[in-house]
Amino acid sequence: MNTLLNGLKGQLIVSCQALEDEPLHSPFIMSRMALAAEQGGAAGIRANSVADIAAIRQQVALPVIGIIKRDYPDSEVFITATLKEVDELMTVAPEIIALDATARPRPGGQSLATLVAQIRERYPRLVLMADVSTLDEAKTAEALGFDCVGPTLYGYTGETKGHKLPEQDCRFLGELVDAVTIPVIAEGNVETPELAARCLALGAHAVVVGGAITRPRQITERFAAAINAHCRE
Ligand SMILES: CC(=O)N[C@H](C=O)[C@@H](O)[C@H](O)[C@H](O)COP(=O)(O)O
Repeated sequence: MNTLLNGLKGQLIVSCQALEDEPLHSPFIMSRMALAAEQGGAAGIRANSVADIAAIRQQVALPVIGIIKRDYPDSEVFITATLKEVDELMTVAPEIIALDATARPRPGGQSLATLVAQIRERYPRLVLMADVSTLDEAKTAEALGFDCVGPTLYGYTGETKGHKLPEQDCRFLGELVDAVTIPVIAEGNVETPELAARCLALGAHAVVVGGAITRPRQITERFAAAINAHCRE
């Protein structure tokens, strides 16, 4: 197995992301989030945009899973959708780049296979993570030579809408672990430390936790909802 991925085995990766419509949108704030994550025991950071990754690099020495979220008019694919985003990311050289590897049509009608071939030719040593939503997509990603795979988009595509990774004791994660031989990095709605540990027990190689650690608005909403539900009883 790749040395970098080997170093992440059994570890926590913290996703530090805040989009333009979020109150913490700021490379400086994301860099401090990453520092807090490092001090708290994270072994890696997942981050969106060149600006955020550049700022994070100033604060922490942890490996970074880099992505660029960008909307395209002709496609629902938005996580590192084309070679353009990969080229941009490589200006700050994240150790891993994650790409949307769903079966949905890609911008310009490009196939995932063509994109992966282009990336491999230009950046042969780059570690690639496939963000998928189904078992078939995970198997395709493995066949295309991705180094690792995550259920990042489970519940976020038309086909999987309404689902969440934690449902039925993370059944989908277990199936994913059985379906491929490359490392599976659990990601998406891992909302508690217990759930993160459960993902590893189910065979995940590592766990990415985002909102439960780095999105205070989302955390507040969960507390507020629980308190409101209690008041209605
Ligand atoms: C679907 C999508 O756009 N996921 C994004 C992928 O990078 C992020 O917005 C998530 O925060 C990340 O996957 C971690 O997940 P969670 O924040 O649920 O722990």
